[in-house]
Amino acid sequence: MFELPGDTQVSNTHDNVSNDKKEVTHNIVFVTSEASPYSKTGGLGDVCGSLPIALAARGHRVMVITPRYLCGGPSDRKFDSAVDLDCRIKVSCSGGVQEVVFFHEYKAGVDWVFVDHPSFHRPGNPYGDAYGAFGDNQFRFTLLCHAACEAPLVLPLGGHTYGEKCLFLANDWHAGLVPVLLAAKYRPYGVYKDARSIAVIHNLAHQGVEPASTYSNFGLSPEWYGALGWVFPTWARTHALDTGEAVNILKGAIVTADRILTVSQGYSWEITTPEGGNGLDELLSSRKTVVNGITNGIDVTEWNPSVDEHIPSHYSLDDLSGKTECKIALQRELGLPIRPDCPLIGFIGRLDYQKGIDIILSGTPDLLQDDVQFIMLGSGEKQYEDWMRATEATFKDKFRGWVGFNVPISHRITAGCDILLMPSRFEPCGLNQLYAMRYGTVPVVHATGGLGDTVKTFNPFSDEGKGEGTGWAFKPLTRESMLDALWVAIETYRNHKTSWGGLMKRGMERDYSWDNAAVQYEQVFKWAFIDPPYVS
Ligand SMILES: Nc1ncnc2c1ncn2[C@@H]1O[C@H](COP(=O)(O)OP(=O)(O)O[C@H]2O[C@H](CO)[C@@H](O)[C@H](O)[C@H]2O)[C@@H](O)[C@H]1O
Repeated sequence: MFELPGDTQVSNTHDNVSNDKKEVTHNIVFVTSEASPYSKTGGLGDVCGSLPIALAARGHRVMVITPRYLCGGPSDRKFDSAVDLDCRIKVSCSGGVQEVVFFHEYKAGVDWVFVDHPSFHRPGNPYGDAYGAFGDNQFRFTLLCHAACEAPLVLPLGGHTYGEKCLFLANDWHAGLVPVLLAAKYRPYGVYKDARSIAVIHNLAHQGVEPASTYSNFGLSPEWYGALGWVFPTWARTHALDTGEAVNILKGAIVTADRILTVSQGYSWEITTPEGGNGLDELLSSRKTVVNGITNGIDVTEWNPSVDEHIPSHYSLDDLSGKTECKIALQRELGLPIRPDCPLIGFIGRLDYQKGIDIILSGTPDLLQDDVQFIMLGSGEKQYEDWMRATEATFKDKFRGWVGFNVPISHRITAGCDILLMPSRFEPCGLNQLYAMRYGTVPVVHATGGLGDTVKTFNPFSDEGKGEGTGWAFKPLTRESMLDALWVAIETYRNHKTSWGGLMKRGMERDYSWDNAAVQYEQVFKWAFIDPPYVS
């Protein structure tokens, strides 16, 4: 049995599925390139690993369909308990016929279905390796989408297929072909007439764009080119003869899905503006009556400081002494001077433009003039990884840069630090600030997207002098305003202990569970089925 927030329990066998709720329930199919714990490179994996469980606990029948990645390393073991369903299907795409196989595990009330194909078996992460992104990602995720559309029709999970009246949640561009396939490949033949699809945007910066000549790889008839066809503006073209013609999978999802969801309200507005729309703002604005934002929850079982298996001491709001022990253990583990009084700042995330690493890079020398310690965990662009190594060599007593992807260390940093820094340039939702607040670690963030929605700046005077807010959300995104916010936070940590205690307490008390979000998702599902299919 798996325990969920509250007293809900979900079973690992289909037999025990009880559905005593009176509300309408749906057959939901999540299509995703990652789902934790099976695969995770970032927040998409977290969401697709926990939201399905929360929805299943509310009585829905939920399938998650994702690739069976085998990279020849220890992570392959995560798929050990998934069994071969002995169901092979043929997919016509990329000028040939491909055979894919389905594996399945029923766990925590959810059908986890893994699409198996040789292109998912290679060293590296789901998208690339040390040499960069895989050149055949369009092909690999086209296969995923075709397989995902077949799965509800052909897989007798627990004895019954999901059938045609299901609701597809197509997450990010990797799953973006699903709504297009429903409209183009199935509905003309009377299949999936009652199904609906929702395009869930976790990150608009990645759209699955390839040259227009690759359209034939999708296995779609020529008249659907318009759904995916995309023309870059003149300034974005590479040379004078470049016509800018491309195919854009996320665009295909936006113009064919029944509804569009993003992972916070702030971001759902930002994507309709030229600044935040990554070229798709006009299209998204044209569909704004069906665009909604729902703030992500978190897995409150995995991220719980009173039971976390990755941290050396447990703690809670009632007894915070374990947090200091986590700080000391982290300083010891990373070879920093052991100083529980010294403000310890952390950063966790991909080292790329989105996460504002360039701003951190320009502000760090000034920040480290102060009596603080700073720990960064991340991997990504080589120039930033090199910078982290060089900064560690220069500031031996103050800075540690852990280059790599390491979940246990991310938990220990979240628990051991006093402050978590997130100067993201844009952030659809952001999960690390939520984990931080739950662990009594005060976030200092750029006020954008979900960061602006979830972190309220500390105001010491409100609530009759008790103060309000859970951190600092600064803007604009400049080195100066980031440093100013950090300095106020550091000063508060050092000299205003009561205020700091209040900040920690308010953060730790908040409800981060998926329950709230799941109720809002259900509302959107309801709307999706009220309207007829957008493309019938
Ligand atoms: N080096 C490392 N080692 C260990 N763990 C690491 C790590 N680097 C990152 N992580 C983990 O990966 C996850 C990152 O999640 P985020 O939501 O912050 O960003 P991401 O940009 O991946 O997600 C996108 O999708 C999510 C989900 O919707 C949105 O919240 C977000 O805004 C959007 O950009 C966290 O669980 C974090 O701890």
